[in-house]
Amino acid sequence: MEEITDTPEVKAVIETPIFNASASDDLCGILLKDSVKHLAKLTGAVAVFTFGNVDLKSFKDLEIPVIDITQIKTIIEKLTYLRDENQLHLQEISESIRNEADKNASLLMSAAAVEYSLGTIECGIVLGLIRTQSTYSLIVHSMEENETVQTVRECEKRVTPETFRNVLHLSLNIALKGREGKKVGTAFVLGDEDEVLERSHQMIINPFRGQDPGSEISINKKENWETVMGFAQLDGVFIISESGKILSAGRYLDVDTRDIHIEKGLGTRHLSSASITRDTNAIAIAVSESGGTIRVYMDGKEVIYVEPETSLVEVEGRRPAEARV
Ligand SMILES: Nc1ncnc2c1ncn2[C@@H]1O[C@H](COP(=O)(O)OP(=O)(O)OP(=O)(O)O)[C@@H](O)[C@H]1O
Repeated sequence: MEEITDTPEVKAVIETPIFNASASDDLCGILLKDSVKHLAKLTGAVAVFTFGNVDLKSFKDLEIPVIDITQIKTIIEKLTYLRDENQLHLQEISESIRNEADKNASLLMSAAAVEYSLGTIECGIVLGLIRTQSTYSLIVHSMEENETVQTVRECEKRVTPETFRNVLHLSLNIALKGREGKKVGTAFVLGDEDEVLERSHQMIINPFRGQDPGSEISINKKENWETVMGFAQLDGVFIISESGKILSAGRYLDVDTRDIHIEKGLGTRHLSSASITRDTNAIAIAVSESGGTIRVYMDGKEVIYVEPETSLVEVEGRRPAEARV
C-alpha cells in the first residue's frame, strides 16, 4: 500500500514554501482558498463553511456545499472595537482574539451540526475558512466527534431519520414564517406513540383522526406541511408516530412537570414536552412563540437548540443571502 506521505498531494503540501504571515491579504486569500480546495479533495470533505468576507466564487468547481456562516456573528466588529481601545495591552488583545477564534470554531461546529440535523450535509470532515481583519484561518473539523451529531444519531434510533429531519425542517419553517405574519409556537412529540397517547388526551376534536390505513397522512410528505402549519396555531401538541404518521393535533400531555428543569422564560408547552420525554422514549421538538427558537428534548433534557436565523437552510420563501455557490 502506498504510504500517505508518498502521495503527490502530500508531497506538494510538504514541499510548499511557508509564506510569511505579513503577505498581503489577497495573496493569503488566494493561497488558502487553493489549500481549501486541495484539502477538500484530499480529505473527501462533505462541506466547506466560510466566515468573514470570503469570495465564494472561487469555490464554484467544488462539488460539495459551500456555506457562508458570516451572518451568524462577526468577530470583525469586536476587533475594530479593540483597535480603538488604545489602553488595551497586547496580551489582552491576543487573548481576546484567541477566545474569538475558539468561538468561531464552535460556531463552525454548531453550523455543521445544524446542517447535518436537517439533512443538508452528510457526516464527515468539514472545512472552515475564516477571514478576519488581516488574518485567514483554516479549520478542519471531523463531525464524527461532534456532540450534536451524536445526539441526532441517538434521536434517530428512536424515530426514523426522515421523520426527525422533516419535523426539524418544518419547525424551522414555522419559526421563521409563523402564520399570516403572526409568530406561532407549537410542539411535536415523536415516537413511542402508544405510551404518549396513553399519557395524553384531546383538547379539541382530533383533525387527523380516522385516517385510512392505506392513505395515512405523513409528516414525511411535504404536501402535508401547509395543513400542519395551519393546525400549529391550535392549543396543545402534535403527536407523530415513529415512522412519521401524524396521529393527532391539539393533544394535551398529562404529565408531571415537577423535577423538570428547562430554560427560564419558556412556557408550559416546553415544560410538558420535556416531561413526556422523561416518561417515555419519545423525542419532543418545540418551537417557541416568544423566542422563535427550536429545542429538541430527549430523556427529559434539552439536547439540541437551534436559532433559526443561524441556519442557512433554505425554507420556502426565504433564500439565505449568498449562502451557497
Ligand atoms: N401539558 C400540556 N400539553 C400540551 N400543551 C400544553 C400543555 N400545557 C400548556 N400547553 C399549551 O401551551 C400553550 C401555552 O404556551 P406557553 O406560552 O405557556 O408556553 P411555551 O409555548 O412553552 O412558551 P413560548 O412562549 O416560548 O412559546 C397553550 O397553547 C397550551 O395549550
